Order: sequence, then C-alpha cells, then structure tokens
Amino acid sequence: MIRHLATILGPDHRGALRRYLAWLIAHPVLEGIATAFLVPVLRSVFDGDTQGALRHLVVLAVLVVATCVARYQQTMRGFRLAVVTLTTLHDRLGDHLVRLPLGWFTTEKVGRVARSATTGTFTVTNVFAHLLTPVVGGVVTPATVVVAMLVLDWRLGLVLVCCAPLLYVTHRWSASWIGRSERQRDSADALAGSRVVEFARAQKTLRAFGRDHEGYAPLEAAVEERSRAGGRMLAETMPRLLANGLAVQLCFAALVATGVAMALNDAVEPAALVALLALAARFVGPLSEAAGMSGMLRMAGNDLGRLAALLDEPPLPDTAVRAPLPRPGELAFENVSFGYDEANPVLRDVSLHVPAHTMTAVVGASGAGKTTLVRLVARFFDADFGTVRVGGTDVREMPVEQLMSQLALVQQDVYLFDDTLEGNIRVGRPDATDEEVREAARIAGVDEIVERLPDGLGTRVGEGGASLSGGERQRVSVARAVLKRAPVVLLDEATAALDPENEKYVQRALRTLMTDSTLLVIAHQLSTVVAADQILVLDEGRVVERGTHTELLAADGRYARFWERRRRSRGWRLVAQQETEATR
Ligand SMILES: Nc1ncnc2c1ncn2[C@@H]1O[C@H](COP(=O)(O)OP(=O)(O)OP(=O)(O)O)[C@@H](O)[C@H]1O
Repeated sequence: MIRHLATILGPDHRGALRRYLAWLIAHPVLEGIATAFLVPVLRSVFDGDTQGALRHLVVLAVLVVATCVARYQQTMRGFRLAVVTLTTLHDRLGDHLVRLPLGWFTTEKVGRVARSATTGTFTVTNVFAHLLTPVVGGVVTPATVVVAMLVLDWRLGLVLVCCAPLLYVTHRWSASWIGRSERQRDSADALAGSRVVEFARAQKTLRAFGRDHEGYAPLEAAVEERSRAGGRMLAETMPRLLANGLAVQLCFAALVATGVAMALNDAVEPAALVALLALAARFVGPLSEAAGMSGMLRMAGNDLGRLAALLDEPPLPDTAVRAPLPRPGELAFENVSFGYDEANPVLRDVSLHVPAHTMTAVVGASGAGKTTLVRLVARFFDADFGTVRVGGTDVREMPVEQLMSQLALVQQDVYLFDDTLEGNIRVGRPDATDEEVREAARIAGVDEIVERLPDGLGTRVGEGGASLSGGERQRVSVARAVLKRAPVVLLDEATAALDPENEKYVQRALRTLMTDSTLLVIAHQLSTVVAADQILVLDEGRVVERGTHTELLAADGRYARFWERRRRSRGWRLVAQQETEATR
C-alpha cells in the first residue's frame, strides 16, 4: 500500500511521505512506551514509594508530551498529503493520460480512468485521514507493548509473543478473503456500469427493432451479478471481521489467565499484576480497532492498487529532442509488421512510399488493416517490426508533439466538443485568424451548414456534435485539417455518412489539401480512389497491388474486381467519377 501511495503522490512528494511515515510510526512507539511507564508508576504507588512515583511521573509526563507532538506532526502531515492528493491527483492523471499511446483508450480503460479519478481520490484522502493512523497504531503500539512486557515481566511477555502468530494468521486469512470478494464486487460494479452505458447507447437500435420494452438481458444479468457480489462480500466479510476480534480477545484472556495463575502461585505481586494488565489493555485496544479496519484497509488497498496501476501504465516512449525532417511531407512504411496481439498479425511486411504533395488511396476488404495502417503513422501503437517514417524520420525518433504537428487526422468517428462550430474548427489551429477559420469552413462545406443555423459559426453543436449529421461532423473535421495545414493528412473517409452533397465538399477539400499536404486516405468513395496518384490494395495486412487507377484496371486483378463490384452497386457514382476526372 505504501508503494501505491508513493506512486500516486509522485516523485515530488516522496520525501514528505517518508517523513509522514516516520511520525506515523514514532507516535504509537512513544504511546506504547508511555503506557509501559504506567507500570513502574503504579508499582511505586502500590509500594508507597512517593519519591519513586514522582520520578516515574516526570518521565511519564515527558513521554506524554512527546507523544502529543508526534500525534500533531503525524496528523498535520497526513492532512497536508491528503490535500496534495486532492489538488494534484487529477492533474497528474491528466498529465499521464496525454503521454499514453492513443490505442490505449478503449471504452473499458476510459471507464476505469473515470472511476479511479473519483473513488481513487476519495480513497487516498480517506487513507490519510482515517485509516493509516489506527491501522499503523494498531500494529506498532501492541508491538511496543510486547517489548515493554518482556522487559517488565518476561513470562507475560512470552504469552504475548506466542499470541502474535495467531493474530497474524487470522489477520492475513480474513484480509485476503475480504480483498478477493471486494475485487469481485468491483468487477461486477464495473461491468454493470458499462452495461448501463451500452444500454443507453443501444437505445436507437433497440427501439428501431421494437426491443425496448423487453428489457436488456446483459444489463439485467450484470445488475443481478452485482447484487450477488455485494451480498457475497457482506456474507464473507462479517464472519472474518468477527474472527479477527475474537482472536484478539482470546489473546487477552490467555494473558489474564496466565497472570492470575502466577498471582495465585505468588509468582507476581497482585499490585504489579494490576499494573501489567493495565498495560495489556493497551495491547488489546489498538489491535481490536485495527482488526475492525482491516477490511476497509484491504478495500482501500485495492482502490489504491488500481489507481497506481493506471499511473504506472507505460507511456509512449518519447524523446525531447526535435528531429530533423530531411524530406518534409513524405510518408513511408519500411517492412512494417504489427499485430494487436502477437498471435494475430494485422499488418505483414508492409512497405509503401507516399511522396510529398501526392494522394495515396488505400482500399481493401473490411478488416484488411487499413485503419491500423493510419494508426501506426499517428503512433496509436508502435510497429512490432520495421519503420514508419514521416518527413523522412522514424516516428519514434521525434517528440510526440513534433509528430503531431506534422499530422492532421480526419477519422470516421469524429468527436466534436460541446462548443460552437467555430470553436470546434479552431481545434485545428487555435491561433488562426477569423478569416482563416471562415476560409477553412468554406473549403470543407461547413459554410453551407452555417447558413442554416441560427447563430452561424457561433452555434453550439451539443455534446459530441449531437446536433449535426454524420456527414456534417466529418465536414467540420475536414475543416479542422484544412485549418491546421499539416504536412501530412490522414483521412479515414466516412462510408455511409457521405451523401453526394457531403462527398462534393470532401472532394473539394481534398483538392485544396493536396496543394499543401500529402494525403493518405482510406478511401470509400470511388471519386476519391480515381483522384489518387497511387492506390494501394490491402488484403489480410499485405499490400497486394499498387499503381494508378488506370494501371490497376489494366492489371485486371483484385482492384479491377473491387472496382467492378463497387461500380455495379453504386453505378450512379460514375457521374462523380467523370466530374472528378474532368477537373484533373
Ligand atoms: N484495438 C484493436 N484491438 C484488437 N484488434 C483490433 C483492434 N482494432 C482492429 N483490430 C483488428 O485488426 C484487424 C484490422 O482492423 P482494421 O480496423 O485496421 O481494418 P480495416 O481494414 O480498417 O477495416 P474496416 O474497413 O472495416 O474499418 C481486424 O481483424 C480487427 O478486428
């Protein structure tokens, strides 16, 4: 747990954490010694030794003051670390997330981040404020009492030493059970949470097929499992917490029995026995309190573990030194192989060269690896073998920020912020002038959307761009790319979202982009394919054909068959093809 706390607080606060831990241990040690001093005080009082009692009382007073100082230091330092966590954890999480590879952000992982950002922060502050003090005290105070007891009366001390393994084993046994059932409940919680989100997202589909009033079996199953896991956790936790408490009380009973037997055999003075039992009470009290908290501590440990694992997630290897770009705007793959897992390669020995200011269209069946190709350029993931070059330089040898300044990405699932249209286009280049924003909007056909909206470019688009159609959202994304004027544009053309109107604007934007940028397009529109300088046909992760439209048609291979199929199914699109050819 301490290792997790060190990870969560970060290197800047490790020294403060160490000092806090030192006080956290010093306090119960001093408290244990102060309690042990009660024995000589009480012995002197029972023996009628006033001088001795006074001497011991002075030492006791000094120890009590030292204990108070330690308690103050420990509380204040714990409080400060809790405040540090509250104020910096979200920043640290944010800083860490921006350094993770983009491919890391799956729905499940994003859900984990959201939960860690909320419950994790609460847990860390709770650990500092309420948990560590009683739990550390619950172990260190009794340990000090055992040492003191061995010094004051080795026989009773020995009883406590013999009790230690029993207490340890009971604690480990109950804590591991509680930890396990808490992990099961947490997984059930996470599953139920993601099923609720899935259910909300699936509403359109469920209603379209009239399935909305039948319930949603995966959600119901997840909710049921969550309530089962909650019940199981309660049923498994309570008896084990009670067993913990019972073990502590058994140890105390053994101590009392031994003491009484010793007193009956005149092996110890009754007065001394009372003093020693008073000390033994300090052994039992903190232990019982700590035993009661062990469940909470284990749960907090799991929470901290998850949060620390998130912060330990390896970031994208990055370099600080800007690399020279010997061939600006050029894009190349050299014998690149990649798989999301080792057993299933998705790209196999792919080599390609996209000269600056040209357009390359990638076509291929669904699952051929087209999107993966684009992801490797933007370092969503790094290639397993081979090299991806942008501007003639290996993408791994330039800082991520430099790489991103070279790229503009237009994806199918465009994310728009709950901001104005203008704000969303400006994401491409925040310092662009108003005139440049308007020009980018015009080129991408956003001005045509603007005319229909009440506040023009100042109209808010709703969360995720909810008030725009799929094609309109992609036009905004294209406008961002136009505004960014990046040397390389990676465009995953929308399939269904482009009606002829949208397609016309995207084509116009592609022509504009080509004057300044190099384009790698996952092409779905025949007009885009025909307009490309080079077409790559991808099949099961390999480039199986490459050339211009005319060359590939003449080769009468896969591309010719792809073209024929698409032409038949979307014959009317040939009009667009002719238009495009006419404009070249
Ligand atoms: N994040 C991921 N994790 C694991 N496998 C993935 C991931 N993304 C894609 N894949 C798998 O990699 C293969 C290639 O996917 P990719 O999305 O690159 O194909 P594509 O040619 O773009 O397909 P489509 O045209 O349908 O979008 C597919 O088998 C897919 O299931």
